[in-house]
Amino acid sequence: MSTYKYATLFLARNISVNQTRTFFSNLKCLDVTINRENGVAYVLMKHPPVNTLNMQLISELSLTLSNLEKSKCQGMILSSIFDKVFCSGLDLNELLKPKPERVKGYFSTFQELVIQLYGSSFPTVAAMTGHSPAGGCVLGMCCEYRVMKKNSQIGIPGSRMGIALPRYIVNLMSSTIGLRNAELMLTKGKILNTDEALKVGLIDEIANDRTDAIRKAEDFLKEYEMIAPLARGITKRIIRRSIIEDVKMNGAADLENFVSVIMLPEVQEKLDMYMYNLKNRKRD
Ligand SMILES: CCCCC/C=C\C/C=C\C/C=C/C(=O)SCCNC(=O)CCNC(=O)[C@H](O)C(C)(C)COP(=O)(O)OP(=O)(O)OC[C@H]1O[C@@H](n2cnc3c(N)ncnc32)[C@H](O)[C@@H]1OP(=O)(O)O
Repeated sequence: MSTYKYATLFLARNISVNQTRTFFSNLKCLDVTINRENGVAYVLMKHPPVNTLNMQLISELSLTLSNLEKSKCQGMILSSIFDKVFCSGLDLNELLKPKPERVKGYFSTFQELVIQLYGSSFPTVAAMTGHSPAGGCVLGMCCEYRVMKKNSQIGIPGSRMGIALPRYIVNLMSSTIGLRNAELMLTKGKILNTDEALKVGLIDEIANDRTDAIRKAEDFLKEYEMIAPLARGITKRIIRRSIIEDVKMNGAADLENFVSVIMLPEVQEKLDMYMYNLKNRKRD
């Protein structure tokens, strides 16, 4: 990120650049900085144009989470440097006309990232600076708290594409918004606007802009400053154990099933059409 962008991000929140340190300098798709005073890590996705989760971004997120665990960070804000998009989800090019082994490897890496983020010991907040479709929504749901910029959209359109969702995604959605709402939302492949997402509990707060989103994320983390990290972490793991155990038990079979659905000619046809429409739609 340019010095100018750092300055606007941090000065807007009264944090000087000197109070932060760059955690990794060799990442291509992420900026990771830690506030020295409170130990909060800012993990900003910066994979242009819309933070599509290609292998590189997924791998860098995974590496960063491992390192943050080791560094005993006090909390993490996952966000994006882009004002319109938090994360556009998985790379559709990986789903189109894929080789089975390649797509299996890709989804398996994503599944591991999901479990790593969901099971992290430190508190996590998603400061969603804009749209968060599918994989973007999943990243958000893995965090403990979600702030989303107004006028954004969030949801998982799998059903509309003829794709049965992996179990862990259904479970994540159910644990976030409850079984009834998850059933209605996922079976219809519904995409929600910010107000609808707040109403159903898919997000916790609405922000005016990215600075406000980061500030609200920081406020959430501040509430943990007086809570013992070990007790907090253990409690979180207990609450999250059943989904993690379920992936350990059923993740491999789930993946096989998912890949065979993705390979179906009728699903490929829909994905092809979806990609065509995405590339040729009128931009707002
Ligand atoms: C549709 C399949 C859903 C399947 C869900 C099924 C199973 C669940 C299993 C796992 C969970 C996750 C799955 C996924 O994440 S699949 C990916 C789903 N993501 C999307 O459908 C998002 C599509 N993108 C958008 O809606 C828009 O791009 C945006 C994010 C709202 C941003 O709009 P904006 O106008 O700002 O940008 P552009 O649309 O012009 O995009 C710029 C550029 O990027 C390309 N692009 C966008 N998203 C993706 C993507 N996910 N994969 C690959 N490429 C993407 C877009 O085509 C443009 O390219 P161009 O060459 O035209 O510049």
